[in-house]
Amino acid sequence: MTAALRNGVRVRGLRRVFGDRTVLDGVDLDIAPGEFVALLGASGSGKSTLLRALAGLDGSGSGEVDVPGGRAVVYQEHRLLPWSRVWSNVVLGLRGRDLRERAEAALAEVGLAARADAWPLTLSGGESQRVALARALVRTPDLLLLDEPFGALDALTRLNAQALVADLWAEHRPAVLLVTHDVEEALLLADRALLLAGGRIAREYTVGLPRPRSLDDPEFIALRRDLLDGLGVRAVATAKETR
Ligand SMILES: Nc1ncnc2c1ncn2[C@@H]1O[C@H](COP(=O)(O)OP(=O)(O)OP(=O)(O)O)[C@@H](O)[C@H]1O
Repeated sequence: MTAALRNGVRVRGLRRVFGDRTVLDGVDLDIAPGEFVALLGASGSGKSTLLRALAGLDGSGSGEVDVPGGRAVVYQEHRLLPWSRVWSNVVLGLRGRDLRERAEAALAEVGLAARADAWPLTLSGGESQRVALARALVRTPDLLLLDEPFGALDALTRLNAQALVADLWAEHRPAVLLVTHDVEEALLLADRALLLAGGRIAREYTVGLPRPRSLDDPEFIALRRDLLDGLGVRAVATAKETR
């Protein structure tokens, strides 16, 4: 097997049916090793269903799903255990030596080294999401699955979290699938943005802009308009209205 196949994603003809509803109807998707892909689509279009299939959390679909063994998921809710200290949450389920040191190193990467001994309930929403990111990072995933990880954060915290993810991705270069409703977020972070509609990847947008990206860049603005059109949002709408 080539390194590309080992560390990337290859999905062919993925179908997933719930009752009489076909949510995924032949999804083909490739993510190269180290590539950052954003997945957009209307509510209920099947984004989370696809992400769950890649995470290995739903084996009931049909079709081919080849994903790397090393995967980590970050959800919209942090899913930290309130009765375990922050560092312990980060390495939850891991075995081996130096767990505390590994947790601290991951927490340092998200700027929370000082909170290693804190209880999750004493953290803000943004801090909790950063701990969730540290919990993913400590597993050194080849594939990082992000299911609207910033969806519940206020606008400022969200911008900071996006910048943090951009930095962490540049440093570690996992393949990433980011599910988001936020067109600007997709265009700030991703190499490609995919539109899920009708149970398939209906459109694909290559984001060839240099990083770090600027919201004011005319090419960024043009791409944003294209994506909003693809999503069926009126061209006059601002990105904010799509959230
Ligand atoms: N376990 C399940 N049982 C039955 N129906 C399900 C199940 N999981 C998802 N669905 C249905 O599949 C469809 C797609 O859901 P999914 O959560 O993947 O959409 P989504 O694009 O992520 O939506 P949103 O943007 O609102 O989060 C929805 O109609 C949902 O009700």
